[in-house]
Parts: sequence; structure tokens; C-alpha cells
Amino acid sequence: MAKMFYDDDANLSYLEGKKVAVIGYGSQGHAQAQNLKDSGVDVIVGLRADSASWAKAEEDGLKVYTVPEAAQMADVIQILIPDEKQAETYKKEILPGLAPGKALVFSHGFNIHFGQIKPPADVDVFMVAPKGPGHMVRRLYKEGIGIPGLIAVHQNATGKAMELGLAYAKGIGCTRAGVLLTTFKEETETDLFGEQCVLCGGLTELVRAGFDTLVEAGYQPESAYFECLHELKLIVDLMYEDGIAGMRYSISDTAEYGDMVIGRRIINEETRKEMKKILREIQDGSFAKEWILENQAGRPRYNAIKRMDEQHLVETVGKELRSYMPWLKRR
Ligand SMILES: NC(=O)C1=CN([C@@H]2O[C@H](COP(=O)(O)OP(=O)(O)OC[C@H]3O[C@@H](n4cnc5c(N)ncnc54)[C@H](OP(=O)(O)O)[C@@H]3O)[C@@H](O)[C@H]2O)C=CC1
Ligand SMILES: CC[C@](O)(C(C)=O)C(=O)O
Ligand SMILES: [Mg+2]
Ligand SMILES: [Mg+2]
Repeated sequence: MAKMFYDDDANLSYLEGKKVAVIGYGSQGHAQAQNLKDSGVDVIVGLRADSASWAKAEEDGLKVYTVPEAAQMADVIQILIPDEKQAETYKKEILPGLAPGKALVFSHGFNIHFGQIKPPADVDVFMVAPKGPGHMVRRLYKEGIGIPGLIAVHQNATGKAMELGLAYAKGIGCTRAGVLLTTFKEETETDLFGEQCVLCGGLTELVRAGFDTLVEAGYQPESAYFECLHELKLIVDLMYEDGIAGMRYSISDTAEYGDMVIGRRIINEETRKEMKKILREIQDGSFAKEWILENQAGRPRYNAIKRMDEQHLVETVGKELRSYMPWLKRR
């Protein structure tokens, strides 16, 4: 039976008298640091001395230090810089600031699970992983809404790692929606699988393929954009609120028949077989190895595909259409 934790299961007092350093002020860093601050936690931010984010974090009312200073000062150190940069920064700038009884925190298990970071045995190591993008972690917290999270303890040196982790999860708003007890292995593997096959890779490729098919058949790109990208959010909102069956309640019977019968031709046995293969590559470490090597080589594949995708017609048409929708929130 899955173990879930909610607001009443978490006590912020475990963070009382402790200083939390959030290392990095990107997607998750800015969200978690500000949510913790608004929850009354004593939080500082650790950045590179020449960081472009330094002034932004200060404007947001946070005290900023270099990474080694923040690691030295804090009792709880949350590493929120990109996964591929964490191991080096940890070794050079965070490890020297660790001391027995301190806590090291992650929002994704990549570096612990794949053995890139091996913390000393006398510190707590836990993960609080929001199941949502950082900008939504912040936006929804301000609206009084929570984003679900995962919690896992890798090392419990103090005997209080779980309590501290739950306090942290409450501080960033996750216990409002529910925090699931998991392991670093389960979080790492499911998170990588989800972002590759469904949430990001599967979705963006599906949108572009649908858009391209319509445009190549001579339909207006604007029509293809509304159909394959814009309306996706509205359909997903219904699934988010009420599941797949709930979404089907709102669409026409014609759409529902197409959903049930034609959808299976798009995501077919071959696709499911490929998903299983991708999962195996995540589980056996091949994907992690590939990503680490891609970074060591200066990201040639990442940069080339990113450049190409940014120039796709779906982006240029979408940019123009969205400029007439002033209600769309800007990051
Ligand atoms: N993005 C998300 O929504 C989610 C992310 N996660 C996990 O959270 C962690 C952080 O991811 P994310 O928020 O996307 O990261 P970002 O790419 O947004 O992090 C950028 C921040 O990291 C800083 N940074 C980059 N390199 C260094 C370095 N060498 N030394 C110091 N600071 C550095 C940047 O500094 P500067 O400002 O100077 O450029 C910036 O502040 C990862 O483990 C990720 O898997 C988990 C759930 C969701
Ligand atoms: C879906 C991508 C994600 O796993 C996330 C926002 O949860 C990430 O790594 O950014
Ligand atoms: Mg991820
Ligand atoms: Mg994720």
C-alpha cells in the first residue's frame, strides 16, 4: 500500500533553528527558495560569484552567498543546479562545507542513484521531488494550491531525516497535494521514463507530428496550432481535474469514439515495445551514461536538436498567436 503524507503529517518545527541553503536559482531553485521563505523558513541561496541570478534572488528578498559560503553556513543544503553539473560542484564547493548532522537534499535522484555523488555517512541524505515544473511549484504555491511530491531517505544519520524531509516538503507546498514515500531508485527511473516517453519527449513529438501532418496536407498552420497544441492544455486540464473518464464526459461522442479507437493506432504495440526498451536503458544506466558523455563532449547532439526544434513552424506561428492572448502568464 502506498504511503502518502499530507499537511497534518508534516511539522515545520523540524526546520526551526535550522538554516536552509538552496543551491541554484533556476526553475526549482527560485520556486523552492521563495516558497520556503514564505513558509517562514530561514533560507539562503548559494550561487556562483558571477551569477546572473544573484540580483534576481536579492530582488526577491533572499540573502545570497557563493556556493561554498552557503554550504558552510547551512544545516540543510538543497542542490538545485542541473543534474549534469551537480557532481563537480558537490565535490569542489559543497563537500567542504558538510559536517556531521547536516542534511543534503535533492529534488531528483540521478546523482545518488547513478553513483555520481557519494556523501559521507554522517550526514542525512533525502529527496523531496515536486512532481511539476519549478515555475508551477511557485505559481501554485502563491495560489494556495499544492503540487504533489515524492520523498525518499537515502541516509538517516540523525534519525530525523524523514521528519526533516516532510517539514521541507511542507515548506515548499507539496504536502498540500500529497507526498508519496518512495526510493531514490524509483524516483529516478520513473521520472526519467515519464519525461522521455510521456510528459516531454512523447508529448512534444506527438504535437509536432500532428501539426506537420496537417500543414503538409495544406491546412493553415494557425489551424494546426490551435488543434494540436493550444487545445491540448484544455483537454489535459480536464484530465488533471477528473481523470481520463472525466475528460471524456466533456468531449463529443464523436471525439470519444476517435479517442478510444484511433488513439490505439497511434500509440500501438510497437510504441509500447519501444517504451519498455527505453525503460530498460534507464534502469541499466545506459541513458545516464549517454547523458554524462554528451555533457563531457560539450553537448553536440543537445545543441543541434534544440536549435532545429526552436526554428520549427509550430514555434513561430505559436509565438504570434500567443501575443494576442495577454492572459497567458509569462515566466
Ligand atoms: N526543472 C524542474 O521543474 C524540475 C527539476 N528537478 C530537479 O531539480 C534540480 C534542478 O533542476 P532545474 O531547476 O531544472 O535546474 P536549472 O537548470 O533551472 O538550474 C539553473 C540554476 O543552477 C545554477 N547553476 C548552474 N550551474 C552551476 C554551477 N556549476 N554552480 C552553481 N550554480 C550553478 C544556475 O546559475 P546561474 O543563475 O548563475 O546561471 C541557475 O541558478 C535537478 O536535479 C532536476 O532534475 C526536479 C523536478 C522538476
Ligand atoms: C517533466 C520534467 C521534469 O522531470 C519535471 C518538471 O518534473 C524535469 O526534470 O524537469
Ligand atoms: Mg526530471
Ligand atoms: Mg519530474
